[in-house]
Amino acid sequence: MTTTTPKIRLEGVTKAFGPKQVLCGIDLEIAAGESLVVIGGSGTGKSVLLKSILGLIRPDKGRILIDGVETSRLSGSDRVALMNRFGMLFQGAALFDSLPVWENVAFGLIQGRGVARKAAKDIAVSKLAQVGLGPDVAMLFPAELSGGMQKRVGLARAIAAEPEIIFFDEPTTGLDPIMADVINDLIVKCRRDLGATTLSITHDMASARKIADRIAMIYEGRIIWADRAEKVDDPGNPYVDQFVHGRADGPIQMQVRVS
Ligand SMILES: Nc1ncnc2c1ncn2[C@@H]1O[C@H](COP(=O)(O)OP(=O)(O)OP(=O)(O)O)[C@@H](O)[C@H]1O
Repeated sequence: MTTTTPKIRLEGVTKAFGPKQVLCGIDLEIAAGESLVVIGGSGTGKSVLLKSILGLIRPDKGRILIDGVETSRLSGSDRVALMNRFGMLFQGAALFDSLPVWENVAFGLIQGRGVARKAAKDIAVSKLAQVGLGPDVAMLFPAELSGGMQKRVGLARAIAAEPEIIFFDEPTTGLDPIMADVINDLIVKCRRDLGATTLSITHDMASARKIADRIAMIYEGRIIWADRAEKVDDPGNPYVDQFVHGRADGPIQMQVRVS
């Protein structure tokens, strides 16, 4: 029997902030080339999970393995080398306002990899083309772009260094449904072109259905369900069923404080 090492594997990852236990033992595997989407309600720990894998948060317990190598305690140049293998599309695109679009896309190439500015600009323009933005956009500043265009620029930046692993943090938040679908299509296309492994977090079910091979749901600090994306509409789990269909009634009780 052959066993394949998962690209990303989390074993019993826990994280608390003071008395608040956010992650209570996360076990998760993402195969090489797979697109996994983690869904879950607000404040359930999706961002903390993502930041833990990125090394921005140090888990209290557990292991995070990339290609079978434990990474959660890396620091210094080892951490930087690991980060260079990642691409990231942040919620809200997180562009530098003072830099033109091309320099935003090329930032990691110039600063992180020492690519010469001229070569980096050429790469940036070609990555912008991949996300449907012409060379004229390269010289604009982020403030001159619509939210959808900013997301495209963020996506171009995420793929600029052709990373093996890409993280998408709420990639469609704040976009109208049509632009959200355009971004979803681009995510699928870019991932296929690169053959990258991707982990996305979202509460947008349309996005999850479109970009996921597999969907996992986080609830009360644990992965309570994970299966192929097409199973999500008939998950056989009342928590997932309630979340996916957006029902107020069900086992998930929202804490609504009225003051
Ligand atoms: N640095 C921190 N210090 C203290 N508490 C934190 C910190 N980061 C996150 N938390 C807490 O951890 C919990 C989970 O937060 P997280 O941002 O991961 O939720 P989320 O599932 O991504 O939510 P949303 O979908 O609303 O973005 C929240 O209660 C939050 O207040």
